[in-house]
Amino acid sequence: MRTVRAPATSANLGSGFDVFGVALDRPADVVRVEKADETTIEVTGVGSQYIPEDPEKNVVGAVAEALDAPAHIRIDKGVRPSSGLGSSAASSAAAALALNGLYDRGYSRRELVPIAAEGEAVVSGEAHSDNVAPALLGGFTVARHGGVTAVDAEIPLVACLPEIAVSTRDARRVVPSRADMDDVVHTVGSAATLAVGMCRSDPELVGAGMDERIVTPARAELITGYHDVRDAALEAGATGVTVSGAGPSLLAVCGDADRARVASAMLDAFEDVGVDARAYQTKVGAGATFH
Ligand SMILES: Nc1ncnc2c1ncn2[C@@H]1O[C@H](COP(=O)(O)OP(=O)(O)OP(=O)(O)O)[C@@H](O)[C@H]1O
Ligand SMILES: N[C@@H](CCO)C(=O)O
Repeated sequence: MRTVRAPATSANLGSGFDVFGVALDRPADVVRVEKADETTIEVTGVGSQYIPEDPEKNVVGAVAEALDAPAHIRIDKGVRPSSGLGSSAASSAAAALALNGLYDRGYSRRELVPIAAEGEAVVSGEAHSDNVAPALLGGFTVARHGGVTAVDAEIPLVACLPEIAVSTRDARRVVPSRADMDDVVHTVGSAATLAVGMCRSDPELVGAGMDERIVTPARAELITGYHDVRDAALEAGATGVTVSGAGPSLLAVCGDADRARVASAMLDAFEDVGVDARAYQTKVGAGATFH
């Protein structure tokens, strides 16, 4: 038997669509695996009523198949599905690491990234690895077709999750297929600023580097109160705010001293537009760990 905890993650960070990701210190999924003749899945925890236990439909079924590692898999969800906090990726990454250990497959964490991404293909139609990479490796990650680069960073964050569901599949449909060169140049500048900020653990640079004008405005329309909540967080001291993953969560970057104030400003702003929400006061954290 093997048990692995894998963290929530936030992808894109505004300017790094389908490339950048960070592991969050909390919340997390816990996945336990035992050898079996065929794969069966049991799901408990946050939002488990919305998650299929059929191995053809649950992300961990695809991971078990990719590793040729049939198992009884128990998932205790800490990351709500359709949250923009890498819920499916947390399960995929935890299952990949646990099954790799259970069956002695010998893959490194980096080699497990494309295997865990097979789970993402089940829910969004594409095996994008910007959530599974930080869930496995921790820190700030840059996921490209050629591989993943990861760096540790000390950055305080607030992830604010409203009681709205946005599926990754739907949020990918609103992404424009073309962009103006001016906006592309702006995005490159932001992405470079953000990456330097992560390397320096500098919340000012990271926040400034989240600004993006191509994907984020289209997705903001799917989130009731987005602009009010963003403005409130900035006023409370956040250095940058953007859509987390495919939404509906918002991710704010700030200094340590401002984190509690930013979290409560975001909750109040959601409440003002009639949306219940919860805020995780968190930071860039570690990747999946064995228990
Ligand atoms: N083990 C799992 N954990 C979570 N969701 C799962 C799992 N297996 C299948 N799903 C399905 O995946 C969908 C949620 O995945 P989705 O990618 O939309 O959300 P997310 O992982 O929170 O978002 P994001 O990738 O934007 O951070 C739901 O329809 C859910 O039923
Ligand atoms: N990069 C992905 C993350 C969500 O899984 C997206 O924004 O659609």
